[in-house]
Amino acid sequence: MSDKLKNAKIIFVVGGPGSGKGTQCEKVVAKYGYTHLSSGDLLRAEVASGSERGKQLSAIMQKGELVPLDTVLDMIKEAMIAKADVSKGYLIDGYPREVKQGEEFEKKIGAPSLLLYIDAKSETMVKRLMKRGETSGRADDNEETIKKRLDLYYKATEPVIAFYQGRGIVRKIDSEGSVDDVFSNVAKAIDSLK
Ligand SMILES: Nc1ccn([C@@H]2O[C@H](COP(=O)(O)OP(=O)(O)OP(=O)(O)O)[C@@H](O)[C@H]2O)c(=O)n1
Ligand SMILES: Nc1nc2c(ncn2[C@@H]2O[C@H](COP(=O)(O)OP(=O)(O)O)[C@@H](O)[C@H]2O)c(=O)[nH]1
Ligand SMILES: [Mg+2]
Repeated sequence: MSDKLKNAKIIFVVGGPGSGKGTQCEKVVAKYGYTHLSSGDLLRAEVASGSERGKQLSAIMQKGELVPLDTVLDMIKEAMIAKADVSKGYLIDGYPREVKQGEEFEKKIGAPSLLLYIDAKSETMVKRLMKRGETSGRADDNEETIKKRLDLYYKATEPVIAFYQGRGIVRKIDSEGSVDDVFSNVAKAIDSLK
């Protein structure tokens, strides 16, 4: 089955909560026709389905903790295979969250050719998330859970960036500016792939 993904172009999009990963991914889809898979969105879809598994996930996400690695990875892989015949490449948004997630992804799917590191200050991320929380309806866009998500990001996810820096595939994108300014740097990073 995973043969279908053997030559897939894979881009990891990593950054703190509220750094702007989802916003930039949408723009990449519009310009490059890549397939955008947000691990958080996949999990929220499972929660919305009302399944037993969704109920367990919901409790973990509300606390800002990480759901079991295999759950997310299986969902991502399934979604990738579903698009394999039409996809020009994949943006894997919000994954890996910890080094182990990256290692398992590579074992089961393949290696990324680029890691886009979307970087914003923690004050900026908190501000954006509080604003998003006014309309997102997300159970985790509240002050208490935002703090936990940020802590976990610095503790578990930043080491992911260091891990891939060692391979020379990290492009750090300053995400403090306007959406369009940030995107012009994202586009440069993607163009450098070809
Ligand atoms: N690989 C992943 C991705 C997400 N989650 C869970 O899903 C929640 C929401 O994920 P996501 O939407 O990616 O959240 P953030 O990056 O925190 O926020 P954003 O949408 O702002 O990127 C996380 O807090 C976590 O509980 C997880 O456990 N493992
Ligand atoms: N000013 C500014 N706001 C942004 C930028 N990118 C995202 N936002 C806002 O920040 C919030 C979080 O963005 P989102 O893409 O959901 O971030 P994610 O959590 O990393 O997926 C959203 O409400 C966006 O409108 C940016 O480059 N500049
Ligand atoms: Mg997002």
